[in-house]
Amino acid sequence: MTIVLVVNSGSSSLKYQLIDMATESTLASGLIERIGESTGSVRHDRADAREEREQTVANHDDAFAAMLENFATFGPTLESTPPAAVGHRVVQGARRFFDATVIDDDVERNIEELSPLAPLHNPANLAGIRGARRVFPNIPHVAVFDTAFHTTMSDAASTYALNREVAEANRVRKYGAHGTSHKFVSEAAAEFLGRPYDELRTVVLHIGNGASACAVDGGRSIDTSMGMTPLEGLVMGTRTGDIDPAVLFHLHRKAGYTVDELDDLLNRKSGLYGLTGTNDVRDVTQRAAAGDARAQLALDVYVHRLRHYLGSYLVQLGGGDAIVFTAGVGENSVEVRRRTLEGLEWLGVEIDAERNQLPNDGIRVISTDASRVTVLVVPTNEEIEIARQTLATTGASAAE
Ligand SMILES: Nc1ncnc2c1ncn2[C@@H]1O[C@H](COP(=O)(O)OP(=O)(O)O)[C@@H](O)[C@H]1O
Ligand SMILES: CC(=O)OP(=O)(O)O
Ligand SMILES: [Mg+2]
Repeated sequence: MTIVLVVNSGSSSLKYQLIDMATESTLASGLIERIGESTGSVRHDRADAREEREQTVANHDDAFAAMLENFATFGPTLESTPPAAVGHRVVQGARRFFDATVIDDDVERNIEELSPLAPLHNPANLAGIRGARRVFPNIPHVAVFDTAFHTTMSDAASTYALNREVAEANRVRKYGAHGTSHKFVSEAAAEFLGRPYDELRTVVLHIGNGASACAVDGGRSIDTSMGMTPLEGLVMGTRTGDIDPAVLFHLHRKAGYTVDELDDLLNRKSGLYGLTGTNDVRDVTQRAAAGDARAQLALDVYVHRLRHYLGSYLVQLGGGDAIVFTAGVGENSVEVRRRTLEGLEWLGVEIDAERNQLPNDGIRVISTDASRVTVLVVPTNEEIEIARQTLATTGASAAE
């Protein structure tokens, strides 16, 4: 049995999975949320039981300790099912890491060095890497980069029309994120449809708390909505997505905001949260249905931006074979999917109202049989993809 432990540290969460690679079955998984806030939550799942508790988790080091405690207390213990390798999600690899990479001190330093290009994510990823390397010093640790899938983007797609010298001196360009998910779901969609991956033109809408769109042309990312950092693009739970950069000058000059305050405002106090007071699409949808005008506007803005990118990417791809919805919102929100694709029959996109209501228990088609473009919901599983790449990178076999 070859076991891989996957650590996915987000900006305010830590997700983990212990996976038996022979069958790709999850032996245990967990989620530690609201890190750094006054009340956090800790969850640990095994096949037959769920443990859940409220617990204040001050930082990612404490979150990592909570994960170890969960394994020790609720099992399976990491002594009884020792991992052969640990796979780490790292958001920013820039133009330094094109593939999953075995972590040594030098790689760790490089990930740290790239932190300014993903300030909410790379430091959290590093805390997980350091914690895990301390606990498991004798097994390989592999970094799987969100940006790797997007390194196929052309210069036309990834260059900002910013002064060239300034951009080059500061490594300013579009790197994208969520690539592990975009790859996993676009590949799964091709397989499900029985079509060769290298022929399919797909627009993926990964809509979770963080959200991004991606145009996948024959298995290659040709454009994506996140930019130098995961702030650009779609409207997110707490992030603005696209905004006129002059808004920042204005807020600084007229209202005295400092750079750090602007960073906090755009990354943590905006998006759905900034528009309505909650970052959760379930709450926003309920409030909108009950007549709350702010929630209605927030959903309008949210969907407007999704359609903006969908249209753009269908043009970049020269037409689309498939549109894939994934992540928390994409997999669960019947309304966001319906509204995103409303009135697109002229484009060959025809959603089936009943199929759109099917429960989220696996990959499914939600377009009509007559729809020229096939619309699918594909549950993402970044952890499985990270585990696969981790194993491939270490050269170990799944059944050892
Ligand atoms: N049933 C649902 N209907 C609508 N939105 C949902 C539902 N369940 C979860 N979500 C949304 O999914 C989000 C979390 O998505 P997820 O992909 O787990 O995000 P992340 O990985 O960025 O933390 C929640 O904030 C919520 O907005
Ligand atoms: C890159 C990013 O935004 O990740 P997440 O959706 O996990 O916050
Ligand atoms: Mg996510």
